[in-house]
Amino acid sequence: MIVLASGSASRRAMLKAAGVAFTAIPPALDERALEASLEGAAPPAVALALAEAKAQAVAAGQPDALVLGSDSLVVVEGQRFDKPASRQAAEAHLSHFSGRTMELHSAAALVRDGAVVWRHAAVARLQVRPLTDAFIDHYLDREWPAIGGCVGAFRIEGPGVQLFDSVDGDHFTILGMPLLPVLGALRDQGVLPA
Ligand SMILES: Nc1nc2c(ncn2[C@H]2C[C@H](O)[C@@H](COP(=O)(O)OP(=O)(O)OP(=O)(O)O)O2)c(=O)[nH]1
Repeated sequence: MIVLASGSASRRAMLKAAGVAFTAIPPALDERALEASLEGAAPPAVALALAEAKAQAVAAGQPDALVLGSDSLVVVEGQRFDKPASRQAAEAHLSHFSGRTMELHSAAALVRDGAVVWRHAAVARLQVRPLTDAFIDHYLDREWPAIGGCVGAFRIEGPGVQLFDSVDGDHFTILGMPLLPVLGALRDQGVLPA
């Protein structure tokens, strides 16, 4: 049985749409504390460590399952941004992103019997166009609080796409999980038909 160690609606939706049968169990994990312990690590390493920690946290209670953890983080000119905690935070993030290149790192890891059996990190680069205060205000009138659960303060499958001049990278990586490599790993693990 596959367990998705996540409370993310986006990750659940991706797996469901892909026809993967799974159970979702949100991880009880202090992500901020783990991130703090990784201060100075490169973004892919941070995302991988969080993905593994989420999977391990849930796997402890699911001895016979294959557990999938995932994590996404945004970096703009070396500065990391978590999900916006308020509309004001989202406004500040978007003002900062304006005219800059955003890196969105998404990682995933599989844990079986307490051991990490697979891990993968991917990055997408999104060119944020110059954003006026008026645009940001109008955008948040529509997208807050929905984007409160989204790192980068946008939903690419929704009006968030209006933030960008160009996007370079896999759509699923941006949605929050490198789905294609995950599906390959599930086939290799024998839990999806090859
Ligand atoms: N619908 C949607 N969600 C996005 C997009 N970009 C990022 N996200 C979401 C996916 C994840 O739920 C969230 C990334 O935050 P985290 O990696 O901390 O995951 P989260 O705390 O949501 O769930 P989890 O830690 O897996 O229980 O941002 C997007 O373009 N569309």
